[in-house]
Amino acid sequence: METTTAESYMEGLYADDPVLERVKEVIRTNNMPEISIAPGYGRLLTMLVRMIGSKKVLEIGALGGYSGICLARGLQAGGKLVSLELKQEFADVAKQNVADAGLGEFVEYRIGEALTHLNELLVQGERFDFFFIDADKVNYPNYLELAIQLANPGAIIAGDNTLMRGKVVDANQTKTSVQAMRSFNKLIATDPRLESTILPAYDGLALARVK
Ligand SMILES: C[S@@+](CC[C@H](N)C(=O)[O-])C[C@H]1O[C@@H](n2cnc3c(N)ncnc32)[C@H](O)[C@@H]1O
Repeated sequence: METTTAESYMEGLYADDPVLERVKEVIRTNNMPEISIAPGYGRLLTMLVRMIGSKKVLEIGALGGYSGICLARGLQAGGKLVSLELKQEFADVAKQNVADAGLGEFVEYRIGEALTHLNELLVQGERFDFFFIDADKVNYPNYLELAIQLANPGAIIAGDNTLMRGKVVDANQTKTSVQAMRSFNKLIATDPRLESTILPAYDGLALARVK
């Protein structure tokens, strides 16, 4: 028998989401990593994007499109999600899943190193209302700095996996990625350009508002 956790109890209160369940199934059948955002945080992304009236959203790390669907669901009419993904084959799956969810016209994928695209967007003068950081952990501090530079005033920056399954609180963990996440968390908490909080549920979610 599966143990009931606080998270599984909360999940049990919600009806299944057939669109997102299907995304997870497609990810499994394509042998992609099963590391989409937790359902509770997916719902939070949709709510936050909608609550601040986001028209332009930037995602770093698409995988199979699970969080992309959550973000696109909250967009204002005429809004757009730009999603950055390293792997063409993952972006292809995400694109199909987003299209199957009826959201294809609102989402654009850019393939390759996220840092390259972020710097290009900066040069192009693009600005965004909402950011979701969910890619390679070593670059989280770099992604945060570029997100702040690309942000409209009042923009929200969300970052997933801030606990790295407990590694960030374990002093014996010294890998570069863990150290980068500790730096990211510290920046979220102390950068004077931000007001913020970090939620310790699931794998940890940072939420910051650019002043
Ligand atoms: C945790 S998964 C994203 C999950 C997705 N946000 C969701 O919740 O549905 C991380 C993704 O980041 C991508 N990624 C890793 N390094 C990257 C980089 N340097 N630039 C762009 N994407 C990268 C991976 O290929 C992977 O698809």
